[in-house]
Amino acid sequence: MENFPQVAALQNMFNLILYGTIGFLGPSIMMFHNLDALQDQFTATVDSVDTYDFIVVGAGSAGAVVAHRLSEDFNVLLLEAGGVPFPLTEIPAMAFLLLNREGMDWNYKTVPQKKACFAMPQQQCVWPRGKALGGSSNLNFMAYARGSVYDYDNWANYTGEPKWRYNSVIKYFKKSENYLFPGKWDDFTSKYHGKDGPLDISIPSYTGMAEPFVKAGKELGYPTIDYNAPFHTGFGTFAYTQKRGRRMGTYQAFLNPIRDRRSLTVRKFSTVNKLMIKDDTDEVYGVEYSRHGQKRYARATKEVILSAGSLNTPKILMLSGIGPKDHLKSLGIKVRKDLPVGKNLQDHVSTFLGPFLIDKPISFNMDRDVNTNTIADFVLEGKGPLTTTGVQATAFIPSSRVKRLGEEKWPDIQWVMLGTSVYNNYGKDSEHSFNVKPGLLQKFYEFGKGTDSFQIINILNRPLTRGEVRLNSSNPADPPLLDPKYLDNYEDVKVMVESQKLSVQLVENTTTFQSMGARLMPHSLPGCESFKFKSDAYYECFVRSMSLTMYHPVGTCHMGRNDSSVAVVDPRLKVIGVKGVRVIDASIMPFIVASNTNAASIMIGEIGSDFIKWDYLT
Ligand SMILES: Cc1cc2nc3c(=O)[nH]c(=O)nc-3n(C[C@H](O)[C@H](O)[C@H](O)COP(=O)(O)OP(=O)(O)OC[C@H]3O[C@@H](n4cnc5c(N)ncnc54)[C@H](O)[C@@H]3O)c2cc1C
Repeated sequence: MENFPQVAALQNMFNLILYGTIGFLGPSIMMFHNLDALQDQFTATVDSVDTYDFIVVGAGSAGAVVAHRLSEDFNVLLLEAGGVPFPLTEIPAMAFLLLNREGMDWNYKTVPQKKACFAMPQQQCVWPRGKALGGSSNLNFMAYARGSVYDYDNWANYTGEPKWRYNSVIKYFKKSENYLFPGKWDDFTSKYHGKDGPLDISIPSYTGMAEPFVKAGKELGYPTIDYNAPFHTGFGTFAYTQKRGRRMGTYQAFLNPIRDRRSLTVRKFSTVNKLMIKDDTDEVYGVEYSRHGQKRYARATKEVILSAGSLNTPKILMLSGIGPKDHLKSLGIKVRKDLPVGKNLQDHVSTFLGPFLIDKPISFNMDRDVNTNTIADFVLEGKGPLTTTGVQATAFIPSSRVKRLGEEKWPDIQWVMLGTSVYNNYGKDSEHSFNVKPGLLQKFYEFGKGTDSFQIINILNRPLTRGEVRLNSSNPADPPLLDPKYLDNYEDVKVMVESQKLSVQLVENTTTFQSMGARLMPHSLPGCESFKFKSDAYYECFVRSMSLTMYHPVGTCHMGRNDSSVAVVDPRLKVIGVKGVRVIDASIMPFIVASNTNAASIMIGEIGSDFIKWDYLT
């Protein structure tokens, strides 16, 4: 259609308003947060007898599920440090711009990394974590992926608990899901996908660069897969936690629909400091928490469930005297139980490799594709490019390391097609979202402006490196010390170098991508100019500089056998040697799943709730 001058003027004005809003994103989030907190402060009531069957700490991906399921049968108090999620989190295309913002994020940074994060000030990588009802499911990129069959069978072998086998956990994945499957709902589909759960899963109406990505994979001999059914290797379009184009986090799926349930009390802006533990029996009987500057206490007649996520659950345990004894003693904390809390930290380190420039206007470009038409599509129909967070398809590829080990059916490399172009402000926005040294990415991405492009996120899915979470001090207000020790194990570096080389081959050696003139932008990342472009040394420099978290820290309260001396919780998620407390969140994973971690965290919420119901109802 011809673009009439009035329409062009209207669009320019509209873009001005849009960028104005984005420019004021930080203050808008804070304003929303402060109003929510103020309203909460004035309407907050505390029951005279503040006693419940269960107290759940943290309303994130797992905690929201636990509160939902337990309040079907018990009286439950849910304590969440944050408030209601900021409304713009519901627009998928905003996800990247909402990273690293106060008022909805814990705004954590790692400690300086010795072998990674070179592009970040003081070599500290930023670690966003959601702080609101729904937790990190408000900030995530909405990709719904369960992982490999071998992930769960491995957990079962490690813990000796058959309930963690894939064939058992599948029931719990399905329990949450309302899978809006695009194709025919046949026997295969119903074997692996649920349709009666509260969480809508669907493929967005706009999939951008997914199709050529999956097609190029086929050219290299990889199958096209439904990666949420059992698979070995392959390429597939991403399914999202999404309802009619909008984000569906665990707040929207598990909490908002039951806000009138009388057996569930939800307290926002309530930050748990520590557990209350009986002196004589070491039994947990409640929590101490802070709400609007006041210290409060709540009691649980049955159990306290910690669902504060992989960084704050270990923090609460350690502040309560449950953790490595020497560390606790060094901070003057009375030791209740010596356990390896905070150890075994694992994360998926990644690189956003690219931009790959293309000669066709087919990838999502903020400057071009956010306009009155696409906003109307989104608002009125839940369709169009605003329904994408940018991550559009994925691939699971074995490295030569796992092939050598005979584990090629349990891939250790994941690729994600990030089908977004370098728009005008992309360098600056990326520096903010990833906490990169000022100017570095603005200089790098300058070369990619004006051309359509995409990136391939390279993810180290089965890292060998292990890090740890420690306390900074005995003051609950202090953030924890987060040390992933990224790329400490050189095997991890080798896999990442191989992954990046393979992903460039996928683009430059397949006719699908060749037909659109796709090529890696021929400019080196600032800081890596001394290495030959596209050499192994260059890719090593790239990953050690732009070592980006895939936002998947797990494992800090990992489960093991009942008699384990290295685990924190037993296979039914009870803290070993302490009565009255369980951990139900991503921190219990003994080994990180070889995929994104949100689906697994929700499933942990489901199975953990069932463990509790078996104990108290049967
Ligand atoms: C930016 C980002 C992008 C991601 N993208 C994806 C993706 O596309 N796909 C995917 O599968 N996974 C993704 N993830 C990861 C996924 O969202 C997490 O693995 C998952 O949400 C973890 O769930 P959780 O319940 O363990 O913790 P969380 O969801 O983080 O929940 C913890 C909750 O506890 C609260 N809390 C913490 N401390 C306290 C305290 N002391 N007192 C009271 N409350 C407390 C927090 O505020 C939070 O609400 C992403 C994560 C982020 C941050």
